Amino acid sequence: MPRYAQLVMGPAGSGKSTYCSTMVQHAETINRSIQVVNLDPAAEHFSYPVMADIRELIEVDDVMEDDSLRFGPNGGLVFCMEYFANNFDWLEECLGHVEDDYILFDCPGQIELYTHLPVMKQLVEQLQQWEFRVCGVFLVDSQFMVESFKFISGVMAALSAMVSLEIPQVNIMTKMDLLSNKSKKEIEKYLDPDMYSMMEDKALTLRSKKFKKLTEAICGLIDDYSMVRFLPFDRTDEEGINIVLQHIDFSIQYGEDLEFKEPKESEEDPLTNTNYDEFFQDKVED
Ligand SMILES: Nc1nc2c(ncn2[C@@H]2O[C@H](COP(=O)(O)OP(=O)(O)OP(=O)(O)O)[C@@H](O)[C@H]2O)c(=O)[nH]1
Ligand SMILES: [Mg+2]
Repeated sequence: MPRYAQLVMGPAGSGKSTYCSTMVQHAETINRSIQVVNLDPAAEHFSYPVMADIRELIEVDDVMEDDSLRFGPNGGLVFCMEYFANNFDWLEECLGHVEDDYILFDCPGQIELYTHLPVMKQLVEQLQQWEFRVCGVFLVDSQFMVESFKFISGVMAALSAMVSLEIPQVNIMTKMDLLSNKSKKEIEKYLDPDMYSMMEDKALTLRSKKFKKLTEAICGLIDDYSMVRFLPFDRTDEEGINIVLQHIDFSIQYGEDLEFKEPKESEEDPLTNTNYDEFFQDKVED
């Protein structure tokens, strides 16, 4: 039986830890169990109960204070994550082997972890070996996305994580509750973006020809592959949170096995079908 994981990623301050605690609370209200692992070695506060905390393995402050290493905060974080990648047995011990577990991994905010360092990819591969179905959840702060150019840079960050991790990914715009009504309207068009029309809107305002060409090329690429779209996330809206959770569950087929166990309504008289073992076996293998 598989286990399920969400890798909660995104730039610093995009709302990853808040997303995790919101999901834990939401799970309680719908009678489900979701647990969280903190993977940020520099985390100071989060308001969810942790199943495991990377700071028990290694902490950024200790690395920075070490005279032989002398790292700053970012180099220190990379060091910690590489140390973590060499010590996955620590994580294995913390996670145990409980079937059907559903775990959120609250990741650090340094974007280079998802774009060109191998650590997160190694983590994904390790989780898959432990029979986790992993979904990437990439968060971007909606406040930075009310203009096309900022939006494109958010899209590119999400896309590079998606391409480098090679797992299903759900992209989310966080902090929707902070937007004014005008900004909410503005942002609606970005949720299911038709990149070409957006490009036309803004084309006249661009001064540099080269910049315009580059923007056109990027928009064209993203539109052609229709790979990036965003779901809104407002932590005060239970219904919206549920929709986000459903999208993620669907991408990792959570609940599929539960549904498969339901007896099907057969047109045949059930009493004539005496080989019940074969009947249920077929359903599981479908
Ligand atoms: N109003 C509102 N505030 C939010 C929301 N999500 C996050 N915040 C606030 O944004 C700030 C950063 O949120 P965090 O959840 O710590 O962000 P993070 O991505 O975990 O940050 P790092 O771990 O430092 O990268 C906090 O002050 C949160 O209270 C939201 O949906 N609505
Ligand atoms: Mg955090």
